[in-house]
Amino acid sequence: MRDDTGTDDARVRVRPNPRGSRPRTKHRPEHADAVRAMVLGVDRGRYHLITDDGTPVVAIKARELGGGERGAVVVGDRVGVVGDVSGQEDTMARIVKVAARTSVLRRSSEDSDAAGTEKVIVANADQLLIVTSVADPEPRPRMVDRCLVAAYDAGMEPVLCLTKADLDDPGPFLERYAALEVPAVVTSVVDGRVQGLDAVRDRLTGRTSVLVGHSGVGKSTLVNALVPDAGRATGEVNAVTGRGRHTSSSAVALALPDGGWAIDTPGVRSFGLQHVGVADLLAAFDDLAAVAEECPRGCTHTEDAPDCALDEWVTAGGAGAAGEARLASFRRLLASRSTEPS
Ligand SMILES: Nc1nc2c(ncn2[C@@H]2O[C@H](COP(=O)(O)OP(=O)(O)OP(=O)(O)O)[C@@H](O)[C@H]2O)c(=O)[nH]1
Ligand SMILES: [Zn+2]
Repeated sequence: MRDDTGTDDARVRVRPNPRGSRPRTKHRPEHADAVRAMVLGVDRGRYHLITDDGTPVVAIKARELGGGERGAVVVGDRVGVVGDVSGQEDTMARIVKVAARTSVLRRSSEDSDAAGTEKVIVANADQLLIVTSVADPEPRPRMVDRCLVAAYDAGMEPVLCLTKADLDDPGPFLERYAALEVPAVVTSVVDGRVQGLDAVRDRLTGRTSVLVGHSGVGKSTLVNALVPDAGRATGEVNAVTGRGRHTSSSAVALALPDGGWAIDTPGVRSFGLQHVGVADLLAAFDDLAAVAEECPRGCTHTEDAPDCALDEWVTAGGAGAAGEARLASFRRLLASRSTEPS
């Protein structure tokens, strides 16, 4: 169609439309027909989804979503897909929308990536299950502290899962987290069967939980006990990726039998915490945050911070008998942001 110049005079010329002056929506489908789905796994540009009616679909990301971290679509994301959403073999749908996230779990980049960059690994999870063995390998308190900070920063509730309680008493390690009131579940393996599973299931059912843990702590054992066909589910992703499960660092969401999701994170060894500010962590502790309003401007709330209101509050007994331990634990978490993960 020719542009209407409003005149028949052939000498009047229409200048080309300057770039971007057109209303883009006019030329872009509204995607009102997009099907809602959740991202279960991501592998080399292929997104493994499950639609709200339960159909597994493979999709690519529409270019309009943009690239880089800003346009990233991650496990747990709620998305809108168009195109072939039949789920048939060799079909490919297209992700055109990503819903606002309720939580964002980040980690430090891999060694091969640019140092210091943060990546979102999981969206919309509400719980972080920090799996640690009581022994073999020994628990790593600093790593656990860093996981706690990552959870609080992400807006997720942390839960400690102490495995291998058949090897040693989990009590002393759990004592370290008592003042923070971190919920804990304890498991063991006796005669080849995982004990303590019911408490873990109670914690996870109906929620979306990310499981993190160092190699050898028994995370796979736990996942396999919780999700009987987990091996098959992760195997399917493997069949697509051709990569071994243990060398892959991508997260995979597994449906729990009684509802909810367990998101396994093979290869996630550390969380980058450089982006976590004092206020971010403080926000997770209502009582401390309220008291800290009285702190001098710019207070770091560390032990050596002059006139930190948190000290006064504890000394005055405002936090009760456990107040001192709670403040000390909070400060330990604050400090863990800047120590090397180990
Ligand atoms: N004694 C004891 N051994 C356990 C328990 N849970 C797991 N194990 C053993 O610990 C070893 C490591 O378990 P995995 O489940 O493979 O550990 P993982 O955390 O998945 O480690 P990677 O597979 O390396 O990521 C295996 O030999 C398990 O049989 C437990 O509760 N008690
Ligand atoms: Zn302070």
